[in-house]
Amino acid sequence: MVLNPVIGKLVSKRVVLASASPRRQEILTNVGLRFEVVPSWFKETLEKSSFAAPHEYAIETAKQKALEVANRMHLKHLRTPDIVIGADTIVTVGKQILEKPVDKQDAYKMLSRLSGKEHSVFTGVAIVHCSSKDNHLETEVTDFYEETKVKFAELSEELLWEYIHSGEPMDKAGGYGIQALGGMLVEYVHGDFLNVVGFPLNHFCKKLAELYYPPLKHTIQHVKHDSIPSVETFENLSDGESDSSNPMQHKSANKLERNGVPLPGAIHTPVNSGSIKPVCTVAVENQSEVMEYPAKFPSKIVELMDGFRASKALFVASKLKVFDLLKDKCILKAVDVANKIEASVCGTERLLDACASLGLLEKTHQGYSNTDSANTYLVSDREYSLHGYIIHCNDRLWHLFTHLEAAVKEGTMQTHQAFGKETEDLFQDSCYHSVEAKQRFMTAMHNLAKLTARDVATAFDLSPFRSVCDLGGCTGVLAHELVQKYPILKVTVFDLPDVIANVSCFQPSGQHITPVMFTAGDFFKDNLPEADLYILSLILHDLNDEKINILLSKISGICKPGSALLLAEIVLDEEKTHPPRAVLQSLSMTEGKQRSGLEYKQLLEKYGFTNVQIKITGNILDAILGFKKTSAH
Ligand SMILES: O=c1[nH]cc([C@@H]2O[C@H](COP(=O)(O)OP(=O)(O)OP(=O)(O)O)[C@@H](O)[C@H]2O)c(=O)[nH]1
Repeated sequence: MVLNPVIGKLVSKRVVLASASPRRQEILTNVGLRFEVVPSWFKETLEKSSFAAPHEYAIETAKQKALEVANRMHLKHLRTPDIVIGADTIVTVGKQILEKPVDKQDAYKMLSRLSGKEHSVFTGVAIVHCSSKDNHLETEVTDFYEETKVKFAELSEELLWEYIHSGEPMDKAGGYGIQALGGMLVEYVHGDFLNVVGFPLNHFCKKLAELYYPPLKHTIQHVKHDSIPSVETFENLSDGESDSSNPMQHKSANKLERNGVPLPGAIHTPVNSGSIKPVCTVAVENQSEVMEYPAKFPSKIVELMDGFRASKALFVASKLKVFDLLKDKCILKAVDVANKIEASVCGTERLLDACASLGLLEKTHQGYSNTDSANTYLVSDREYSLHGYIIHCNDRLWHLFTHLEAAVKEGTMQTHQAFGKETEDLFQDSCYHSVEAKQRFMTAMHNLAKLTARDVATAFDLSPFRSVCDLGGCTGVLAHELVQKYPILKVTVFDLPDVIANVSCFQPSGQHITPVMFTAGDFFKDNLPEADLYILSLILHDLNDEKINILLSKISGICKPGSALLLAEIVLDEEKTHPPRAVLQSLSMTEGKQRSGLEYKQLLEKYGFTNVQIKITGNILDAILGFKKTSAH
C-alpha cells in the first residue's frame, strides 16, 4: 500500500504512455495507473557517439519519444495530455550499445556477444508535464535512468538458435526477454528486475514522490532515505498546505530550471539521479512569469468528496461477506462471487473493482483475492476483525450522518428522525435486541479494544497499584492486558448485567492466564467494587455533565488518597481540530463531548484528582491519569 498514494496523485490527470511496449503497459497497469497508450513515432536514430555515456543516450531517446507524442497530440488539437511518459531500454556490453535486433542474424550477434558475460541494462525514462498557454505547448521534463547488471550463462550454439527461432528476441533490447524464455539464459541479476523488462517502476515512483511530495523541513524525519515515502509521510504531507497534485508548485524542493536557467531556490544534484530540464516552445521568461502556476489541484477536497463512496463500498462488501469468501488465499472471479452472494454479476464486478481500487482486494487475471490487511481486519472471524464495527457503521452511524444537516441546525442527535426511535431504545434494540445482535456488538467492541488496550495499559507505570476496577470494561480486553503486564494486579471488570452475562466466550484460554473478575452492576446506581485504581475507558465522552457529575463524584468519594483514576479517551488538541476522528465523532451530537488535554485535566481536578498526566499514545485512544489528593495537598 505504499505505492498507491503516489500513483493516486495521477488519478485525476490525463496520463499518456508514449510506448508501444506491452511490457511497459503491463507494469504500469499492474500498479493501478490509468493511462492512454500513444506509441511514439520518434525514430531511435540519435548519434550514439555524441553521448558521453550510454545512459545519456537512453534518457535523450526516452525524452524525444515522449515529446514527439506530446507535440503530436497538441498539434492535432486533441486535448493536451497532462503527463506523457516515455522510456527507452538499451543493453551495453563493453562499449557497445545494443538495441532491438533487426533480424535473426543480428539477434545471433547480440546474444553471442552477451554469452558468459555480465552486461548492463539501462532504461531512460522521461516524465513530461504538459500545459497549453495561448495555444502554445509548454513542457517540463523530469528524466532519470536506472542501471541493472545481468550475467548470462555460456550459451551453446544449439541453445542460441533454438531461442532465436522462438521469435522472442526480436522486439527486445539486447535480443532477449528476461521475463520469459530469456530468463533461462540468466545467471544473475543485480538491481531492478523490472528495469530489464523495460520500466524501472521503483525509481519511477520515487521520482513521482519527489515531484508530488517534496520533503518539507518539519517532515524530513519521517522520510526514509532512498525509499519511497511511507504512507504516514504521505498523509502528513497531504494533510497540510504542502499538498499538491501539481508538482510544479514544489520547485524549490526539486532541481528545476526553465530554459536552462535555474529557478530561484533550485537545488542541484548529481546528473545520474535524474534532472528536470524544461523544454519550452517560448523564449526565456522573466521571474514573475516563472512563478505563475495554475492553482493547485484540490486533491484533499476531491478525496473528501469521494470519501462517502469509499466508505459505503467497504460497508457493502463487508455486509455481503465478500472478504469472508476470499479468505485463506481464495481467488474468485466476479461471476463466482456474484453467485455466492446472490447478487448481479455486473454489480458485483463493480464492487470488487472498487475494493481493489481502495487496496482492499487484489485483482489479477485469475480473479480477486483479499489483501493482507483485508485478511487481518475484514474477515469476520479473525482475531482483530473490524467486521462487526463496520456493520455498526453501516447500519447505525451511516443513517445518523445522513441527518447531519438537521443535527447541526438543531444541535441534537437525530436518532428519532433516522430510526423512528429514541437513543436509549435504539441502543437497546440495535445492540441487544437478539442474542446474535448482542454477540455482534460485543465482538465489535471487543476487537476494537484489542487494537487499543496494550497502548493504554502501558501508557503509565501502574506497578504501585494492587487492585484495579475497570468500569464499563465490557469483555475485559484492557483488564487482561493489565494482568499480563502486572501479574500481581487484582483486576475487576464492572459492567451491566446484560454484558457480564455474555463475556465468557471472549475470555482467553490457557493455563497461565491470570483470571480477571467480572461483577455485574450499574455504575450510576450500584456500589462500586473497591480498588486503588479505577478505569473509565471510552465512557466520559458519551455522558452529559449531569451523568459525569454523578459518576466522578462517586469514584472520587470512594477513592482513598493515593488512589487514581485512569481515563482512556481521544485527547483533542487545544484548538479542538485534531485528531479528525474525534472531531468527526462529535458530529453524532451525543449528549457528551470530546475534550482537550486541558479540559480533561480540569475535569479530574474538579473531582479531587491532582498531578494529572496525559499520554498521547499514537493509537486511537490516549490515556489520562490523575491521583486522588493526599491530605498534604
Ligand atoms: O528482458 C527484456 N528486455 C527488454 C524488453 C523489451 O525491449 C524493448 C526495448 O525497446 P525500446 O525501449 O525501444 O521500446 P519499444 O518496445 O520499441 O517501445 P517504445 O514504443 O517505447 O519505443 C521494450 O519493449 C522492453 O519491454 C523485454 O521485454 N524484456
